[in-house]
Amino acid sequence: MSVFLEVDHVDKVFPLKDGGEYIALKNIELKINQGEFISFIGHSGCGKSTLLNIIAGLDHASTGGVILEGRQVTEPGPDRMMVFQNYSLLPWKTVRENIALAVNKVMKGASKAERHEVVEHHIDMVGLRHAADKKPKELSGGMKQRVAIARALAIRPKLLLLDEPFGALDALTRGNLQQQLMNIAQENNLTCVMVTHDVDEALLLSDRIVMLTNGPEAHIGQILTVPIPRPRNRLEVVNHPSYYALRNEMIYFLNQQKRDKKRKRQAVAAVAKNGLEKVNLEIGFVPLTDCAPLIVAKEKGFFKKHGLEDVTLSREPSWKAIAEGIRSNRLDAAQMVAAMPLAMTLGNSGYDPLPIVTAMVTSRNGNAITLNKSFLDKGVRTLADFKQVLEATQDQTHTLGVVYPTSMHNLMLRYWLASGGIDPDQDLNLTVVPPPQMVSNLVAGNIDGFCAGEPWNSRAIQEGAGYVVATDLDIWQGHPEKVLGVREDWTSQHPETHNALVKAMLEACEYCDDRRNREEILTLLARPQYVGAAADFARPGFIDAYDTGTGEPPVNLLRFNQFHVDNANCPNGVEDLWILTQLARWGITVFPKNWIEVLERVRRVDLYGRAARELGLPDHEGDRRSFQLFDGVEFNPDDPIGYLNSLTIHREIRIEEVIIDVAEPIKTSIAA
Ligand SMILES: Nc1ncnc2c1ncn2[C@@H]1O[C@H](COP(=O)(O)OP(=O)(O)OP(=O)(O)O)[C@@H](O)[C@H]1O
Repeated sequence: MSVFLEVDHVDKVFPLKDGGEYIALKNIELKINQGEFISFIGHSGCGKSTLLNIIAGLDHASTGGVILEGRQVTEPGPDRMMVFQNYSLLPWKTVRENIALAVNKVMKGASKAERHEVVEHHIDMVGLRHAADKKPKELSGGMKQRVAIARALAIRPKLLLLDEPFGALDALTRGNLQQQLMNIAQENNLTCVMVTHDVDEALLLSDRIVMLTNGPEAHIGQILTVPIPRPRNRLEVVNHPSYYALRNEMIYFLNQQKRDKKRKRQAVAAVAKNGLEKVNLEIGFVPLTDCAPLIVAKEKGFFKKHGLEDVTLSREPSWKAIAEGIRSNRLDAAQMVAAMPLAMTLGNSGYDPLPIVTAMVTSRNGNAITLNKSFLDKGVRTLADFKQVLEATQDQTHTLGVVYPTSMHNLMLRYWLASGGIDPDQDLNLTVVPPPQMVSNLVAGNIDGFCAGEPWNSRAIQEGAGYVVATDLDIWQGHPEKVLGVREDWTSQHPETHNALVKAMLEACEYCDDRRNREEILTLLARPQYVGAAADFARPGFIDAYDTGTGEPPVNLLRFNQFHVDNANCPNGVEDLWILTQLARWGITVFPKNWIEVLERVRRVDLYGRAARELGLPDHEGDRRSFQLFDGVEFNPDDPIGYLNSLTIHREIRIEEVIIDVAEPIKTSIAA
């Protein structure tokens, strides 16, 4: 599918009367395909209408822009029609005249008869033949909105923009009109972008729902793909298996934004107590089975035991949101994908280096590569089979989802593919999809497979959409998966708090690896504020034997979710050095010439050692051993550059010294 409309890194800044400025939108990036129905949802004042107006050409972006079919939008045009909540009909003209006015203006070259035909066709299209000669004051709200839609459609726009079009209507009229709009959009392959406050309306009408965070600096928090097949019927969509999961996801997002707004209004000052610099912490996590140690630390009282009296766990929609939360100091600490602290410290995705510290690994393994069931029908059971199918279908584009560029899922999937002679950028498309969105994207056919943590692989299997072609135990047994990450300047300002946090997490990890606790932990994960209903899919590998969905008997994978045993929590320099080579291999970061300094700075075994000793746990061990992944290729930590040079499939590798300054001091209060 070709990109029809592109919102390219849009910022919108409004000047204020007092000489200041209000940054309403920040870095909005969105690509829309022809015929797609997109909804914007978010709290009042977050910037939905501003964004729609920029797309319409009624307002301008301060930075970035909008491109429609390859041409930049600079002003309003007949190719984009807007439908507003208040209908904006001329009160002294009839239904027919209101529609004719727009048609006459735009279709100047057409004959009178042609224009008449267009007007009459659209009166019929919205079922208003009986009211064609009535004026707006003689019409109901629903009828007026139908005139507005007919007027917009009559000039054959390429893009229909709708700003809360049904907001003023009663429920019954709204329902009928939604169904009508949906049918018209589908029959005419019309591209629509709609602003709405109504979650059910968004789910009924949309292919994708774009959820905006609160302003200032509102940005896209999450994009939900709605895999409900078309044509849709508004009375039947609720029966689709994903309906309530998606609805819950939207409501959760909106509630989270509401809490965030409240928090921003109150100044959040550090509360020092219990010999700690700060006991009120906001810690970010992404809903996955391996967020268990954080949930356990909170719910089983490990945070409180170590003096952290007021810990809020913030469920984040994506790893991008985690990185932003840490970068902006919104979060004190976070569960991070293992390569994130290194990549943020080196600077990636256009950001300057920001030193991040990790004192402990919170989980190892727990990922799998899931492919669409159709690959199983083609006999794909191994990497070699997958390569064969790719070679036989070179005329098709195959896309696999990864959860974040600096996640182990991306690095391991790339390693696995490249070991089999598949170039992950040239022979395939890799695309970033947040973990909770993987299964709906697989079902919708947007991706052919993905590499992610649980419960998302097992959910794809249990929904009959996919099967596991390899788990990460098949690729690198015992690899670091999630780590505890904080800003380096935060650790310097809160050394005792950080130590308490690491101790609480170490005890929680130990609790998670006592298999007698697993049923209880699953119940905790299933709470809506954590993983939610999706946790019901988490049993395989966590408690039960792992079912790959291939028809083979389930296998016992005792180390699939490893939280503590075998010295799992201690950061390991050789593993992190391998991660640095892979980040450089795929062009995600440079390879730092000063890699020893970078590793010492990020991977703080000294902080791990202090916490472990205080708990009576074994201290860290030396970690200079070389190791191998599944392909038997040796990684020698004494020669990372030689290793990089030996790799056949790679992008351009840059080897540079990276100067890492100390970060700006943290502001401990947030202005109202
Ligand atoms: N001309 C302006 N000058 C200053 N601020 C503005 C201007 N226009 C909009 N804003 C601010 O930009 C933000 C976004 O406004 P916008 O109307 O796009 O929000 P919205 O999400 O559509 O809200 P609602 O759902 O209530 O319609 C708001 O905080 C608003 O106060």
